[in-house]
Amino acid sequence: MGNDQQRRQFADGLLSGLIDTGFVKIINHGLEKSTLDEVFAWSKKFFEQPVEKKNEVANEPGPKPEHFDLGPANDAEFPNRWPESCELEGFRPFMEALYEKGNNICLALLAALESSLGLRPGSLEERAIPNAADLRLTHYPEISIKEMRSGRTSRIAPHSDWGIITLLFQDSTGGLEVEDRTRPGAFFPVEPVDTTEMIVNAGDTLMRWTNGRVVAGVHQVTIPEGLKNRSEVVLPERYSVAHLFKAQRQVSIAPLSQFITADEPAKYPDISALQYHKQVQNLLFT
Ligand SMILES: O=C(O)CCC(=O)C(=O)O
Ligand SMILES: [Fe+2]
Repeated sequence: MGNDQQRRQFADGLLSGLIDTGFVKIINHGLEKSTLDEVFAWSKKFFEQPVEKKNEVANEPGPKPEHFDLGPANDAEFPNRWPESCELEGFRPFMEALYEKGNNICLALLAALESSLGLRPGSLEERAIPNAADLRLTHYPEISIKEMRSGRTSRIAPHSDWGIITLLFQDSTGGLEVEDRTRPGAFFPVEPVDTTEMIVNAGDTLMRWTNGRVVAGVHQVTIPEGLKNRSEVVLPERYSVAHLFKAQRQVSIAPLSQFITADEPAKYPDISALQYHKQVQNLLFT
């Protein structure tokens, strides 16, 4: 990871990117192109299975996005579920290895954030491991532009992620957009220049820990830029891979003492990561 000066530059660039826009793109992240090609190939293979097979482990298919989520391998509370079909032999070891690689990248990014935020080394990491991430494969089935415009179905409505940071890889379809902080409510596209590009975004937990110094990046998935002026087109299917890196369930996501001052008292309550996840889930599903 370079010499001290390069590490400092990287850490400062990461923090200022997250503060300015909520997002950064990283190209030399350590995941090989072949690994990324392979995860997209596995995802396609997984979602192309017949509905009954997918239903064993994924949520309902339809025009809405379908997910496959992978948590920690040794999680007794929410154990991972694996497809049984022989065509997917090799899926599990590949995904488990990718999960570990995603965690390692996130830990390196947390170390950089500890340094640029002036926090004690390890102080973010110890709040995140073990039980810290969901590796999520998402398939957005093809959908007519009319259906998208009707508002009955969206790909993903504007939201911020709940965890600390998210690593995101997208295929070449397009449609990912990030809120423009200079014009609230307006979004700009994050064009898929190269599928090996890694997008890092700040989540709600990082925003709360830093008492709002880093603001979570609001994003959505909608009609790809090049198709926006068409009226009859069918949007092609889309795949993405997200590594949602979260705090341990019992850890508090209250602002850390370093970010609380007389001028800036704590803006967020002292609740655990799990309580927070339940709260947002209730808001979304009730
Ligand atoms: O599919 C994408 O590009 C974004 C997915 C996403 O935002 C999420 O799963 O939270
Ligand atoms: Fe997201």
